[in-house]
Amino acid sequence: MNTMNTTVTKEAAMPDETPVPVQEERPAETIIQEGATVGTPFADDPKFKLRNVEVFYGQDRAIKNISLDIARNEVIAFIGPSGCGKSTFLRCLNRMNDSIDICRVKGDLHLDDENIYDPKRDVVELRARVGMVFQKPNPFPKSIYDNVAYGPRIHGLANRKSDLDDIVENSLRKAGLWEEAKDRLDATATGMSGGQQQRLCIARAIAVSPEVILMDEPCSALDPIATAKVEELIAEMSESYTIVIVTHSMQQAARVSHRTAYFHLGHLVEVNETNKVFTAPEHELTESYITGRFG
Ligand SMILES: Nc1ncnc2c1ncn2[C@@H]1O[C@H](COP(=O)(O)OP(=O)(O)OP(=O)(O)O)[C@@H](O)[C@H]1O
Repeated sequence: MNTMNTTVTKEAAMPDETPVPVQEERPAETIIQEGATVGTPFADDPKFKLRNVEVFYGQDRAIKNISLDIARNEVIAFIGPSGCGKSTFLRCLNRMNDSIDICRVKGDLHLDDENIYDPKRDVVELRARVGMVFQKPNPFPKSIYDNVAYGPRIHGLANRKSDLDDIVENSLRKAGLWEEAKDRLDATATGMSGGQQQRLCIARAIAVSPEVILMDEPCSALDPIATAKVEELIAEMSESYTIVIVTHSMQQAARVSHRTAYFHLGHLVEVNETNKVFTAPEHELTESYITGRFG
C-alpha cells in the first residue's frame, strides 16, 4: 500500500484553550503526482504505446501527462469518478476526439509502432482497425444484414455476395446474435431489443476485422441479462482482439478485465492486475474509490 496519509491533523483552539485534534480530508490533488502512475502501466511488446498524453478542451487540460501501454489481447478496464477523463483518453486511441473542434491531443500515441496522430494517417483505416462500441446502442436505421454489411462494403472486404453473406453470418455468430437474427436478417435493426441492438453494434464492429475494440460503457443502457451476454462476449472476444472498456461498474471491471486502470481528475493514478486493484490497491485514492468513499 501507498503509505501516504489521507488525513492531516491540525490543532484547533477551543474556548477553554484546550487543543483538540481536528481531522480534515486532504484534497485529492495533493496526493497525486502528475505522470507518476503506480503499479504496472507498461508491457512488453504492447499493442498501444502511449506516452505523456495530454488532452485539452480549449484551455482546460482534461488528461494530464498519462503514459500507458496496452498489451496485445488483453482486456483493460478504465474506471474512476465521473469526469476523470476515461472517455476522453479512450477516444484518443482511434482519434474519435478529432470531431470535437476545441479538443487538442498532445504526446506520443502509437499503435503497433505507428503514430496514431501522424497527419498523413488515414483515419477511416485507423477506425476499422480500432473499432468502437458506444454507451447507447446506435444501429443504423437499416436492416440487420445491412448494419453488419455496411463496413465490409465501404472497405471493399467482399467481392461477391456470398463472401459478404459469410462475413455477416460470422460476425453475428461472434457477437452471439446469429440464432436470434438468422430468420430476420431483412428486418429493421431498430426493432430489436436494447441488448440485441448492442450485440448488433458489436457484430458491426467485428465485421471489418478490427484488431482492437474500444467499449465506452457498453452495458450502461442494458438490463442484467443483456449485460451478462455482453460480458460473456467480451471474454470470448479477448482471444482475438485487444479490448479497452470504460465502465462505471467495478463489478463489471472485476469480471471482465485482466488489468484495471484507475483515473482521477485527469491523472492515471494506478494500473494493476485487476485482482490486485480490487483486493490490494497500491494507491490510497484507488482504495478510497473501490471502497466507496467517493465516486
Ligand atoms: N466535448 C467536450 N467539451 C469540453 N469539455 C469536455 C468535453 N468532453 C469532456 N469534457 C470535459 O473533460 C473532462 C473529462 O470528461 P470525460 O467525459 O472524458 O470523463 P469520464 O471519466 O469519461 O466521465 P463519465 O464517467 O461521467 O463519462 C470533464 O471535465 C468534462 O467536462
